[in-house]
Amino acid sequence: MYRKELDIALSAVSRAAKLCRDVQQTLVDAESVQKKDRSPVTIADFGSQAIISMALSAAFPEDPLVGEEDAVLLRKNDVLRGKVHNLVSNAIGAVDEDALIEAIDRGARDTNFSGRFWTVDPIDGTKGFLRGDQYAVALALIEAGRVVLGVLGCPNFNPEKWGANGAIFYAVAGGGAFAAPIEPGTPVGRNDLNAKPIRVDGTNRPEAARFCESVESAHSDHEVHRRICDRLGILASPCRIDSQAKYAAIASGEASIYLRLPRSSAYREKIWDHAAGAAVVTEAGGRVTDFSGSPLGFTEGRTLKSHRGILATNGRLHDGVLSAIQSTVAI
Ligand SMILES: Nc1ncnc2c1ncn2[C@@H]1O[C@H](COP(=O)(O)O)[C@@H](O)[C@H]1OP(=O)(O)O
Ligand SMILES: [Mg+2]
Ligand SMILES: [Mg+2]
Ligand SMILES: [Mg+2]
Repeated sequence: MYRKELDIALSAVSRAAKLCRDVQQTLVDAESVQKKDRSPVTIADFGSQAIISMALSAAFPEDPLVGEEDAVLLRKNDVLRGKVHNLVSNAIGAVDEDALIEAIDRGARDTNFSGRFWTVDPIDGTKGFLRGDQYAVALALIEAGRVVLGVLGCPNFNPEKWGANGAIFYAVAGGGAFAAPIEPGTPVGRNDLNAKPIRVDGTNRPEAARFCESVESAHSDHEVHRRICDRLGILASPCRIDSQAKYAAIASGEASIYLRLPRSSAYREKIWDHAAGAAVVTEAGGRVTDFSGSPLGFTEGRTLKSHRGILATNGRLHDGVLSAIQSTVAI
């Protein structure tokens, strides 16, 4: 099932991850521009979305794409547009500038969220990317509100077993979760011999659990997380990781609990920030719900409107963490 989809997704994410890595290595100071919501975006975010969008529209022309970025800033800024055009042309060969803009904007349209569509976060954790830390290229395929395929490219995710260039994590619903080291210059493939099944850890004692959260204290409420961890008796200090690399950490047994309570009750999580990661964790034997214990549903639009707080665990710890959450915060 989903063989062609997985092949295309893996090769597109590999190429996009390479582009991001090249930009991160040459980025001089914080070379970014601000979007309307005052969050940063770089040429690599645009380049990555363009590569993934073009690969998907060539292979699956009927499939809608819901992406984080749009081309509004690029249409207005000739210098920025020129840089992105150069970057993408160097990465995948000459592309027409209008086609490039159109490819990026394809992700900005609304669609029928109850049908089949892809969702992409071309750089998840842009702040981590700019700091030289973790980030992820995240792509997921959703059908009838359910994530059926998720791919997470994590170029800086370097626990020893994945080597120095990070890893791509992927899952197809019902087919288990896998990770393959990123070899520069070789896109990861479905039959990659280096791909290994991954599995969550088996801890059922919260006091032994490793807990992870965002680096950015503006993105989630570290203080409330600390109270939940205290209630659970978690001894280790939090492991702070940018982006959906946190889901990769849970799925591969590097951590056992990921908590994410937004600071503002008005904030709604974006679908591209969770779809791929949730699929990888679920297929690795873990569980992902909101703070009420409901599984994430992806039919509601560009955000997870009815979900507040995100909890990903190794599964065994899930109900205990939910009770601790519910005794600590009013959802
Ligand atoms: N105010 C906010 N609250 C929660 N998450 C946010 C906020 N602003 C941006 N994000 C998104 O949070 C995610 C990063 O979270 P983390 O802190 O866990 O790395 C990213 O998806 C980031 O978007 P982006 O994809 O633009 O980086
Ligand atoms: Mg994101
Ligand atoms: Mg992003
Ligand atoms: Mg962003």
